[in-house]
Formats: sequence, structure tokens, C-alpha cells
Amino acid sequence: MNANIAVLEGDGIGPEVTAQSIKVLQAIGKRFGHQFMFVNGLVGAAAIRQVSDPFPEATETLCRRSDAILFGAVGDPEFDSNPKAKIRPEQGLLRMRQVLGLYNNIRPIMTFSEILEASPLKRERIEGVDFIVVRELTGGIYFGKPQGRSENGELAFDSCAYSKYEIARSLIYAFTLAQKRQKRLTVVDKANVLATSRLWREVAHDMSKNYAEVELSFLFVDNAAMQLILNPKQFDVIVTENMFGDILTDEASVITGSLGILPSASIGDSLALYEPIHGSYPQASGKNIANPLGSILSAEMMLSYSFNLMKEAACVRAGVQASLKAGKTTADINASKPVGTSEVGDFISNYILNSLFTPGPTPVPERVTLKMSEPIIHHRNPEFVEILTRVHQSLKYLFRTNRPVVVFTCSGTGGVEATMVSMFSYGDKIIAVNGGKFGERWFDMAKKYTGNAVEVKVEWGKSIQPEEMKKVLEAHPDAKGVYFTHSETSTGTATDVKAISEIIQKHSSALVCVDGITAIGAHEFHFDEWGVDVCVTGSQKGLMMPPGLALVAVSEQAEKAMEKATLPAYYLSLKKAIKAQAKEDTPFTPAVTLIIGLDEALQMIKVEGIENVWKRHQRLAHACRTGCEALGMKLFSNSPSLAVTPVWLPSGVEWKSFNKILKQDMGITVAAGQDDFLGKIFRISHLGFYDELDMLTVVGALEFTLKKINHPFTVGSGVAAVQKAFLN
Ligand SMILES: NC(=O)C1=CN([C@@H]2O[C@H](COP(=O)(O)OP(=O)(O)OC[C@H]3O[C@@H](n4cnc5c(N)ncnc54)[C@H](O)[C@@H]3O)[C@@H](O)[C@H]2O)C=CC1
Ligand SMILES: CC(C)CC(=O)C(=O)O
Repeated sequence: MNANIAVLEGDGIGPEVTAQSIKVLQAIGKRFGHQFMFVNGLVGAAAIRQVSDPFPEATETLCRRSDAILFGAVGDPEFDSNPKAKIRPEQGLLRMRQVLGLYNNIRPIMTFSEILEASPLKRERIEGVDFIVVRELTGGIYFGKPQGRSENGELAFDSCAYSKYEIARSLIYAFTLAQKRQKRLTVVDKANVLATSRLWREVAHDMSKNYAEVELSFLFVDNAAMQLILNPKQFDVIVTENMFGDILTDEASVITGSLGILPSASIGDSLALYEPIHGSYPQASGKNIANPLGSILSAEMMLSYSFNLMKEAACVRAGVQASLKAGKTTADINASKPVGTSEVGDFISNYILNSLFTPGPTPVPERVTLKMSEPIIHHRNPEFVEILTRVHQSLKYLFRTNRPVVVFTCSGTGGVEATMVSMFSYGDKIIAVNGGKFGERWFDMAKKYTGNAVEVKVEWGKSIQPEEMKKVLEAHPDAKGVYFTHSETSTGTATDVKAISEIIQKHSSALVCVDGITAIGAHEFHFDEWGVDVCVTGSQKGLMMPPGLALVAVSEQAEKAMEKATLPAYYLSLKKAIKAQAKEDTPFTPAVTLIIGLDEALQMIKVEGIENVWKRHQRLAHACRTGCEALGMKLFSNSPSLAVTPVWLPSGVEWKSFNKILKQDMGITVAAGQDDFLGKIFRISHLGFYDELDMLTVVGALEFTLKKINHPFTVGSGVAAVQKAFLN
């Protein structure tokens, strides 16, 4: 979606906390494919200083033309300490609320389990607190007339007035909200003293007939102030007038741990403004110490209330929770080890971007995710058959084959298992090349199924050469199948499939069985031309999908072998799957949603063109390697894969702290080394949905991390090398 957001930062800490929300909204835009346009407007003391008006006409126009308003705070000691000042920053805020018709202020009060100890109240009293205060915002004593001083200055007066209409529109909102929640509504007033409060009660009573399922109660404000602290869990929705709502919610912030974390939405009939409930906290201004969560959570409210972007809002909340869990909080919450305002914003926006640089799962493009979030359809419906038919065709394009490629609902390992149980019998000799975790797995699997497996061990980081394969085949002329891995994920090492397949065909009648799980979509591959018999890939690799599907291409030879095979196979029977595939069907209930996503992902690959996809992987892999080497890191593999680059950790660098900084400060997840190489190497993926900027990002993040742990290197050298690799 496209949205115009008016940004009114205001005074004191307003600009610094608002900057964090913008950062977070930009991250949401990037991750979910939305365009948020931010336009600044003057308000408060800043506006008085520039244009002598705390809410200038230009700001009002900007607000009216925007889809939502993000507000910081107003107020400045210069005015606070001068009671005689005629123009005051706060007048801007009040006028703005009034002229924009923002008559309800919604303030959710919810504790975060991660920071319960930040509250001075007992854990059992506050754990699970979750209520909402609906504060009337454009009436009551804030706006009542007359207000002022007597002529002789001996008397000052304010007026509190409410019309039935004003009360009713806040109550309607609160009743409706309660209906959707726990169905409990508390009206807070001072009806034992104030006439306006008695009118609130009267209107609430009358209205309650229309909301029979909502349990309505009344509480005097003095008692409410105590109950909030004594037993805050009793509340579901509170509705109250302007002044009481302001005071009670500052008090309620003690339950949650800090005034700095409470957000709000000020809404009317057409416009909505999102603002933390705190003020301009001038003592903290410019010091990078204010908590930005009130503002960030207000941005979360904007996403859900104004834009109905619920998934995006949930993502912001998850980022906030992650920051609290990681202790990335300001001094008001974490006095012993605080981080700065901007660090909290960085952490949350990095969390949202959550850049995966792992060789599976790999990043899923937004348009694929969106496709998968459409309503589910039945797998026998013509719409699904059409999708499956297209997927079958696209898979042929992907594998470069005219033969069937079947779709299994399982991981890549399940796909390899399907080939074994479908093509072989007990006692059949299977050669398995073991040059890493996955080769090891195929050897184990063959041993289990046929009881006759030959392991060809290859040093990690190296690939099997044709002459070596020739010797193995000569030693085992009775082999029925040879399993080898195109791109070994654990070592980032590629095997020359074309050459190995040629040797096997020349010197043996064994079936050529390729684990293409991390190779398909990254490495050049021609199933038919290269004489491969079965090749398996998984959805969460080069296909830019979540895990859950195995795709298996099957040659004519392989199909013939199935006629003689006697190993038991049911769910993973390739024979059954091929038969169903011929009718554009699957033998068992397929993962409908994943296949719908796969259809979209394969369309993306087709539009780019498979040759271009291979070339892109080559470009990215080369740039990634160059960048790492420029930082003084050594590459692990002598036959590098185009899917993943494994790198030796520089000496003296400890993996756990290195990875923690990469992940927590930069939002980058890379893969650890496995087995003997755990803590010694790490692996950077460029498999699937990556581009040039991603390589600059990951190498830039490596630089940041090395700098933070004081590892010597020339700042900028890695990023420059990546840039040169692309530009030369
Ligand atoms: N919506 C608005 O723009 C509001 C503006 N104001 C104005 O703000 C100025 C200061 O007023 P105060 O009464 O001091 O209220 P305040 O809300 O600015 O600060 C009160 C106390 O709350 C804590 N606090 C507030 N925001 C925080 C944050 N983000 N992180 C960590 N701690 C935080 C601090 O301990 C601070 O001393 C005044 O000029 C006042 O008129 C006050 C309330 C609301
Ligand atoms: C400066 C005041 C208008 C503050 C206030 O009442 C509020 O933010 O709710």
C-alpha cells in the first residue's frame, strides 16, 4: 500500500523518539512492500519559534491531506517557567485535537512479560494486565469556557462542560470495544461531586440497553486511582473524561514499567493521530536516553487502526518484545545496562528486516507470502488443478527437462528418501559420495534401506573429481545407483555434476542420483542433457519458499528401475506420484498453500529467466567471496558453491559473540559451521531471493561486527570490494 504520513515531532524528546518510529515504519515498508511517505509539519514550541503559532495552518492542511499523523510531544521549559506566556506549545496540541476532531484517545495498558521487574509493583499483581482506556479528548475542563482570571487577578477559573453528544460518542466507542474484548466496561467519574460526571452516568445507563452483553460498572476516580494499583487485572475497558483519562494513564504506566512505553491513538470520524502518552521530557532532550517504545508502539497502532495492516503491526510488536527480551532497552527499564534511544530503534528495525543469510530457509519474497495468505482452496477444485498444472510445467523449465517433476509434501530429505525406496531393492549396491553433512545422510539412508552402501569419503571443502569417481565405479561394477550432492550446504562446495554424470554413464549402468537441494536455481543444471536419472530439490532453497515441498525430477531409466524395485514405499512412492502427476494430481493431500506460493515463485524465476538467475547467483557469490577476502577472511572451500559461501572466522574471533552482534545489532542471521567446523567457520547464503544490495548489506554488517569486537581491519575495505566486484 501507499500511505502519506504527517510527522509532527514537536519538542524535547519528540524528534528523537519519532525518528525511531519512522525507522521502524520504513523497515515495515521494506519488508512488506509498502510505500510510506513522511512529510514533516511544525507544532509546539518549535512552531512558535519559527512562525509564532503552535499549530500553524500549514500543519493543519498537512494533517488533513495525510492518511495518518505521527505525533511526538510538545512542551518546553521556556514556556513552563513563564506562566505569563500568552502563546504556549500545549495550546497547539489542544487546538489540533479540537480542529481535527480527534475526540477519542485510545490508550492500551498492557504489561510485557519480559520487563515485569521494571515495575515497582508485585509480579503477581501485574502479570497479564491488559486493558484499554478510552479517554475523551476534546471536551471537559481542557476546553470548557469560561476559563481565565478575574480582572483583579485574585481568582482563576476553569470550566468543565460535557454535552450528551460528546459523552455518547466516546461511550459508543468504548461499548463497541468492550463487545470485542472481555465485555467489561468501567465508567470512571466523580458523580458524587460533579454534574458532568452524573451526565456521563446517565448516558452510559441509557446506552447500556443496546449493549446487553457488556457488563457495565461505575467507579469514582479516586477509587479508580487506587484500584489501578491494587488490582489492575480487574479492568477490561475503561472510559472516562479528558482530565481523568490523562492522569489515570500516567499512573497506569507504573504497572507497565515506564511512562516511556505507553502508546496511544487519537481518533475521530476521519483522521487519526498516533502519539506516545508521555510529554516532551525536556531533561532528556538530545541525550539519546528517552525510551522510544511509546512512539514505536503508537506506530504499531497506526498500522492496525489506520491501515488495517495486522501482520505488519504484529511484526512491530514482536520486534518490541524481542528488544525487551534481549535487554535492548533504555535506562527507565534497564538502569544497569541501558542502550540509547536510537539503538532501540535500530534493534527493532533490524529485527523487522530480519535478514536471513542462511542457505535454507532463505528469504521469501513478499508477493509469494501474500499469495500464500489468500483464502485456502480445495485441492480438487479446478482453480487448484490449474495451479498444479502450471507448477508441473514450470518445474520442467526449472530442471531443464521434458520428463515429469513430482511434488512431494516433505523436506528435501524426504524427496531423496522417495527416490531410494522407489528405485531400489534390498541388497542393491548404492555408492554415496560423502563430502559433508548431506553426503553423510545419503550414505546412512542407503545403508538402512538396501543394506549395501559404499561410502566415498571426500575431504570437507573439496569435491569429488571425475577420475576418482571412475576408480570407484571400476571397483564396484555392480553398483545400481550413485548418490552425490551438487552443492553441499555444510561445506559450501560444488560438484561438477555434468562431468560426474558423464563418467557414471560411461563406466556403469548405475542410476545418476543428484541431490540438487541447494543447487537448483543457483547452479546451471540440465537434467535431460546431462543424463541425470533423479534430481531432488527443496522449496526453502533456491525456490524462495518456506520449507515443506520436495521436487523430484525422474528420468525414463529411473521409471524403469521402479518396475523392478521391491523396497516398501507408500507415502513416498515415486511411482504413485508420477502416475498422479500425469493426471495433474497428487496421490495424497498436497500442501495446497505451499504449492500456490511455489507457483508464484516459479513465475518470478521464469520472468527473470533461468539463465539470468544462474548468472545472478554467480555474480553475488563472487562479490560475497571478494568482500570477505578483503576483510582478511579466508574462504573454506576450494570448489565454491554459488549458493553459500563458507568463511573461516578470523583467528581470535569467538563465534558466539560475533554471531550475537551480527544477529542482535544488525539483524543478520548467517549459518554456523557444522560438526568439527562449529565455531571455526560460518556460512553466508546468497541462494534465492538476493540481490547486489544484500551482498553490500551482509559485508557491511560483517565490518560493523568486526569493528565492535575490535578486530583489526581496514574499515570500508569489504564493502568497497563488493562494490568493485559489481561495478567492474
Ligand atoms: N502529549 C504531550 O505532548 C504532552 C506534553 N507535556 C509537556 O511535556 C513537558 C514535560 O512535562 P512532564 O510533566 O515532565 O511530563 P513528561 O511525560 O514529559 O515526563 C514525566 C517523566 O516521565 C518519564 N518519561 C517521560 N517520557 C519518557 C520516555 N520517553 N522515556 C523515559 N522516561 C520518560 C521521565 O521520568 C519524566 O521525568 C511539559 O512542557 C508538558 O506540558 C506533558 C504531557 C503530555
Ligand atoms: C500538554 C497537554 C495538552 C498534555 C495532555 O493532556 C495530553 O497529552 O494528553
